[in-house]
Amino acid sequence: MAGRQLSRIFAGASRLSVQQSASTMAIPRERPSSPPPVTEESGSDASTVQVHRLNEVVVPRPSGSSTTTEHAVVGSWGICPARLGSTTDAATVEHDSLAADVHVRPRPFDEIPGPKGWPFIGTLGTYLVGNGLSRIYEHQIAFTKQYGPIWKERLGSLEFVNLADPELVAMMYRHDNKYPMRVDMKPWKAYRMHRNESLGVLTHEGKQWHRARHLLSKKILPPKKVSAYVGVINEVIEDMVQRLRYIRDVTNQNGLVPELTNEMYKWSMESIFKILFETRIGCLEKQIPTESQRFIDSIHQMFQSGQILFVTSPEFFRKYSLKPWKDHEAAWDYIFSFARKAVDSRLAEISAQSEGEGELEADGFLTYLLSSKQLSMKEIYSNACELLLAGVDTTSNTLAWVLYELSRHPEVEERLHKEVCKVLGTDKMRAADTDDLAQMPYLKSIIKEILRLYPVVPANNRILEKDIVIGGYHIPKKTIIGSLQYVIGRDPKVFEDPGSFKPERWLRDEHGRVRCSNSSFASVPFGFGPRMCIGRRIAELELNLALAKISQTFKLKYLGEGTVAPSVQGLLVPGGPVKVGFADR
Ligand code: HEM
Repeated sequence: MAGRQLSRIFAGASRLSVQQSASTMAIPRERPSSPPPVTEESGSDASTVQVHRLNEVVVPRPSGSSTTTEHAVVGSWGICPARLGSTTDAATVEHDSLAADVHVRPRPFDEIPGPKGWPFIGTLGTYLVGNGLSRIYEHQIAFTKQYGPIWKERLGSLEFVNLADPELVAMMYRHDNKYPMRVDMKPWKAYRMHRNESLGVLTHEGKQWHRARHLLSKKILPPKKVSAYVGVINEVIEDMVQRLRYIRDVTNQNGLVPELTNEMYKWSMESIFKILFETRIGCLEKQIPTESQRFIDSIHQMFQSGQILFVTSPEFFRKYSLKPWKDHEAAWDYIFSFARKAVDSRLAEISAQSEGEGELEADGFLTYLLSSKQLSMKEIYSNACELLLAGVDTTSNTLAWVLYELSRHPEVEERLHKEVCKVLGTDKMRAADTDDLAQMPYLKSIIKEILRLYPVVPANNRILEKDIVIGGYHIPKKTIIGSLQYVIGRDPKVFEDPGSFKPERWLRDEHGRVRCSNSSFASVPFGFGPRMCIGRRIAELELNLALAKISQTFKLKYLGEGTVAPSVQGLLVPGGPVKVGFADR
């Protein structure tokens, strides 16, 4: 599966565990169910929370790890609340309820508890034993139970402070830099440097990141802009459904579609390619074109070879021309050449159209980038590649998990089907649009529930430019702070009956509130703030439309034996075959 290392991309190191949530963290007030909405202009979340009284923002210490101090001051560490923007209810409630005991000093960084790990490699050694990194969350469960909701570890050459409580995660995001930073993606950067290619929105930092982000997000983040892709997305979904039928019929085994996660991969690749490059690449055809297959293989190879390079030194492997580097470089070469070809051919079309040979379709993403003339061609190639890489495994694995859980929960499937039929009627060929989706709260709650149980990016991270106090501990600037999404999503103190698939927990009550958790940061699968997932709206639209179509078309049946455990392959993916039967409705 391509995407082996996406949690390094997004998450640095995915620290998965079921945490012991500090009871002192729980804020027994109602909050909005999700973080503040994305603003159309900036395309970023209003992640921005005003802290009312400097030096009065206090953070309770984790329970069980303290014998003395209960709170620590945030403002006194020089975080400037003024730049954090507008107030949200959630934030006001939180800070007001925590404001107390502002004179207590935070405990030093060294006192943050955590596993000692092995000499030189730290906890990497622990994770490499047995099931290895793929079951990292089991270790994380143990560590969080042992050390509480904030703990630190050394992973190879990197030191992480891990947060396993929604309110601590909120602290991290709310004190984000103006230009937020995640942990560095060394091999990707090394390739660009040696091939004299540009960085993109995933890899850039600072003002350059902001410039690219601003431009790209205008076209793929505001809901109105995103709804323009409905037609394209539905076209690809229709082909995906046809392909599932074809494979099912050829296989002729109780409706089984073998290698379902791989089929989902082909769907999301085709979909994102069409959205971004305005071109179809044939991933859903009966026979995939050789070039497209090679492109898919190169993405696999790039992630796979990148694994060792991420935790060591790409320069060392490059210097001695070792296999991981050679594979990595060759994979990137093909990815870039494939993307470059797609961009260049679209550019040629645009030139032809603007010279009167046709009408210019200015609506497409690539056309917008090319005609904006704000990025160099190299920047366009690299951004196109990065969006593509980030946009394939994420949606494909999420939809695979959706099919898995739906096939195991016929009552959920039926309720969904009723909702879809109510909105779309009985004409199975009628494709949903954004207005239809707005009337399908249950459908959306299924996606939310899947991302709570199986956050495809199981941990995110930030590197702050200023010292901060979180959980009562002083955390120096430049520390890598990890937020453990998976852990929080499975915590019984945060979600009732957290191991069960219950989409209805996300439905709003008559007051428009979601009551399944007392924190708006309990589930933030797309990250948060100005650097949150730029593809979030696209991903949600793809997933919602795909789910509506699948519900119209198929009745699912689970054909597997037992459950499928998650596996961390960079991203959180199904750890075994997802065996689902597809019967026509
Ligand atoms: C279920 C689907 C997806 C999930 C759960 C997801 C999750 C995430 C997360 C957690 C981050 C890090 C955000 C942060 O640091 O706060 C991220 C970043 C990013 N995602 Fe997604 N993602 C998904 C789909 C997509 C899609 C479809 C695209 C492309 C259209 C995409 C493109 C990106 C890019 C380019 C970034 C880096 C943004 C930046 O650094 O400014 N993602 N994603």
